[in-house]
Amino acid sequence: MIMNPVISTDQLTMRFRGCDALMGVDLKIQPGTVFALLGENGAGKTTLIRILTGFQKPTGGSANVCGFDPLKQPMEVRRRVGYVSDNPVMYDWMTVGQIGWFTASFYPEGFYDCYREQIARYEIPEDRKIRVLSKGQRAKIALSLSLAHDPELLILDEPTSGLDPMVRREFLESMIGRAASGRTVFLSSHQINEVERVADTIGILHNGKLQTCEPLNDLKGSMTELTVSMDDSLVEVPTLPEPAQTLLEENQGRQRRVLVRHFDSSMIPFIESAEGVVGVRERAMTLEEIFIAHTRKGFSGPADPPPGSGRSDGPSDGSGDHSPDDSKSGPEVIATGESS
Ligand SMILES: Nc1ncnc2c1ncn2[C@@H]1O[C@H](COP(=O)(O)OP(=O)(O)OP(=O)(O)O)[C@@H](O)[C@H]1O
Repeated sequence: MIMNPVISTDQLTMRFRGCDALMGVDLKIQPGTVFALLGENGAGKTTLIRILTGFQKPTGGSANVCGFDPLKQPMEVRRRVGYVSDNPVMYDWMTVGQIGWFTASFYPEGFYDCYREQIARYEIPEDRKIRVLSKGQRAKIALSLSLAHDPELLILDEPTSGLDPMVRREFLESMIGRAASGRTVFLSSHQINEVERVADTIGILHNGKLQTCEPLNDLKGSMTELTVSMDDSLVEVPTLPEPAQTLLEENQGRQRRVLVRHFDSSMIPFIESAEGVVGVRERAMTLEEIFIAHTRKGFSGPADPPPGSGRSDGPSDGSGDHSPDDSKSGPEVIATGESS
């Protein structure tokens, strides 16, 4: 059954003075998924979330959240979405109970009871003032407020920062339960290992461009790291036959680290037959390694551009087009020959 995406964006662009925070982001998130948006500091994650929740007007493109335009119908969106920002602002002078009671007035019946259940689980006294709460307790209050109306879509910007390990684990596991019941969870996070345990779909944002957005298993299953040993550092690794796509090559002395998408072990004899190649080792990549690779200078971008996408700066153009200030340090990077 084909379902309408809970979130879809079309060429979403956000240009601040002197900064392109988002550049043509095309995103589709299906209901019942835990989607994790990964990106370095300043990649554009919070900007994207602010647009999706109607707090920021994009300079280009469009977004649809739960069937509504967040810009034109922000209240419809907020009714269906639970949102916790990376820096939740709350009325400090209220008590834990009062803030729940106050927020409940914006939502249908049942909100306050759900909220109280949640904070009781977190063992936070209702008469405690918000301003005296610890960072983690504030995070728990913000989460409880965002969950109390059982939203269709939960958007969390760095949800686990400030939570202790037990609560983090319990909370993330509860996200899997939400997705299983048909709700959708959108997490923005730096905690790649944590995300890997719960997310079923991964988006990687780099310098405002969506480098990839696909199921975690497909992403991990399609990426291979090859270590090619050569008798001379100038030896060329032969162009691999389709469907393999070389995404990044890095020189490490007489070894070449090659990241390949859709590699097949049957291609190893082909590489080994090239002049100067001494041996080839292949291994699967962790999500963290895949993430780092997607943010490296020289990475040639998503392998499978969407049909009809002819943009040179789009999220899936495969061009490896990086801004001039993209100058991450690292080993020497060699052009892959895959970029158009
Ligand atoms: N109001 C603004 N005016 C100017 N530039 C902005 C504004 N908001 C964000 N930016 C810039 O947009 C870029 C993306 O910022 P954003 O906060 O979306 O990044 P992020 O991925 O959430 O980063 P982090 O992981 O550090 O929170 C940054 O370069 C930031 O400086």
